[in-house]
Amino acid sequence: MLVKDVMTSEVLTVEEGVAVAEAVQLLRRHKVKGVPVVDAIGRVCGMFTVKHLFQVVADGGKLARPVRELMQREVTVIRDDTSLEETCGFPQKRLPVVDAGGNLVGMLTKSDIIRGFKTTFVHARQELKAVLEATPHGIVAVNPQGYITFVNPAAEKILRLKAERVIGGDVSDFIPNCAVIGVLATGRAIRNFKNTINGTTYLGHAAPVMDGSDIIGAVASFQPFSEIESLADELGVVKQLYKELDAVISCSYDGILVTEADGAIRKVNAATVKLLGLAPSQSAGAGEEGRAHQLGERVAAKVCQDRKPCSISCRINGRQVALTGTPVFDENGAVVRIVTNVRDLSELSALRQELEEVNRLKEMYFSELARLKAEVATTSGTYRSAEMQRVYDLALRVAVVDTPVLIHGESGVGKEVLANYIHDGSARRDGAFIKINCAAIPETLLESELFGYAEGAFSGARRGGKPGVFEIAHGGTLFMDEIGELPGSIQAKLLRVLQDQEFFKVGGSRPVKFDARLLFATNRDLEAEVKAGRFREDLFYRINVVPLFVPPLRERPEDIVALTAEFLAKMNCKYKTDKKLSAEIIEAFTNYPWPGNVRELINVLERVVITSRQEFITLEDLPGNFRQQAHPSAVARGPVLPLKNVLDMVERDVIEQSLRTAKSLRQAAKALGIDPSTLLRKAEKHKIRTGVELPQQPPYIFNGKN
Ligand SMILES: Nc1ncnc2c1ncn2[C@@H]1O[C@H](COP(=O)(O)OP(=O)(O)OP(=O)(O)O)[C@@H](O)[C@H]1O
Repeated sequence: MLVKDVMTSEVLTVEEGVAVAEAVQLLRRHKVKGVPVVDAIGRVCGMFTVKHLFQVVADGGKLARPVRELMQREVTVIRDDTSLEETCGFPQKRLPVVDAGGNLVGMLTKSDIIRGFKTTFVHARQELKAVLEATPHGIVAVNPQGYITFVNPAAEKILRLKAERVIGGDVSDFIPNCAVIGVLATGRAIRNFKNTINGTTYLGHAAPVMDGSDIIGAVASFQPFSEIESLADELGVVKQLYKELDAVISCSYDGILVTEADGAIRKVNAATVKLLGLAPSQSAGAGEEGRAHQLGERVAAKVCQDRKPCSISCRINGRQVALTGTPVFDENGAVVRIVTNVRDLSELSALRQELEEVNRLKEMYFSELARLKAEVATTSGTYRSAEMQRVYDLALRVAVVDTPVLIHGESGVGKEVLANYIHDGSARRDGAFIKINCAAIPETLLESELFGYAEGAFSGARRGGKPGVFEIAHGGTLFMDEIGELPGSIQAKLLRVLQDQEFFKVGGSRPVKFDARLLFATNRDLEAEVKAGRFREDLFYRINVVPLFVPPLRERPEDIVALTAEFLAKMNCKYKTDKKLSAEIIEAFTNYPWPGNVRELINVLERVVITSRQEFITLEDLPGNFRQQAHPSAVARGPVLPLKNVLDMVERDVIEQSLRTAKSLRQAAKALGIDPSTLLRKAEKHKIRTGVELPQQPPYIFNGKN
């Protein structure tokens, strides 16, 4: 409260030139004991009080004298904007009050001050009452003896008693172990104590009420502990979230800029600082001048106007940058924050270019790889079937890893060809490829064939000894064919060699290190051999690191055709002939089960090329049993089937046969005694190709060149 709020604004004054008599009249008329004296321009220049009247009387009652001669010249004035508290220091009973310009605006008397303080006190009391009633905390006040002098409504609830019932009572009767007793004893506040009242735990604070150095009471406040706990929990969660958010923002590769609605910066991450080339000072604090601030303002203005995410793009430090601001609304729908994502488009486009380049290189490598694969495939083996493609793909992949490979497959399928292919595709391609057929060597010689022998190992041994295939294959590949035939004693030795990577020559005493890639092949079911106890299980697992299976020729008819073409060409070249195969032969070849696989196919071809008299090799040129097996009826080929299926198969065979032999579709239909349209329908049902693609006479001729 200020002086101007309590002063008396109507001021009586006398001018310094008026007669004392007139001034006395004024005092009498208004029943006041003194008035300020003002000069010609209205400024306070003195005080005239009844005290000065006594002086006039003592001087002989010269009432005509001007006030100026008698008045008290030292006058204390007070500014109207002085606080009421400050007036307490003035000893005067009344003070003229002036404004900032020094003009007299009122008088302040002791009773004005008392009135002012009374009003202040009443207001403060009312406010305190309202606060105490509104607070959810229980408040209890005690006098120095510990008797309760006040409880607020929240404390009434905690105590479950009305104020009238507790006021005047000993606080310890209502609140056991209440800290206020300690506060009264020491005069020191106690914070964060726990009190259990009516079965509920409260967190309390107690403070003394002091009058100078005297303790005139104490006040305690109580708050349910569970509330504090849940608040602490919530605070913990919020802190954790904040930490996480902070980490996300800091780690973001994109720049992130958080601003107020007016663009003032709240937060920027390191990526933004780097991207915008800001000095660290520009990155911190709200209201910063600088680039980030300007950008923040630009984005903020647009986002606030559109009230939805907006993007702007600009060039900064020679980089093209896109800024996308997203508004954050408060519960009233006002934009309170804008989160702006700052993305370096130049880097993106550089990355895109790099990616395109990598893709281009990838394409180039792929096509080069395909070309090399095709090259290796043609040098290492002929195949067209998807099955063999898979086998060769896998072989190419394992070729580069120096791991043992076990190739399974029937005799003559091309296991050795595949082993060669692996060797050619490996880093050891410049080393030797050594093959040993474990079945072809007598058991007594096998050990020395594999590991060699030392000089004088046995009678008749060569001078200087003899190296075994393990030594000869050093730096290259050792292909152990028919591994399933390896005798048990040698199996044990081989296992040791594989484990130790070294071997002893027969009769030798020094171990010899070996460094060869090992490939194994078998036409036996090695797992069954292990089960039957004929092959060591531990050795099986050692050699079966990567198993490859070469399917039998009868399961890949595409390869039969391709191999036939290739070997016919080779035979023609070898025997200087120009033999051709009829379509029937191809048909017969694809139907034949080829128990001897590719090896048998080569033999049969060579035989017919040599033995056939005509240029066109026909079915008649094939051995009788071959013809028999190669062209069985569809029904005879399989197990007993439902009649409908058998009829279907017969129908299919007959239609195929008629289409193959007839010159035209019409002729075929005539031969079958059905309409051409019926024939077409049936051919379609059996997925038999007809029409222009049908072979004309002479049917498919193979001479290895087409
Ligand atoms: N895909 C192929 N392309 C060309 N010739 C092949 C192919 N597969 C096998 N051959 C030929 O077939 C014959 C038998 O092949 P290979 O010796 O590799 O078979 P294998 O499975 O090792 O037989 P075995 O188990 O009897 O040793 C060889 O003359 C080989 O050149």
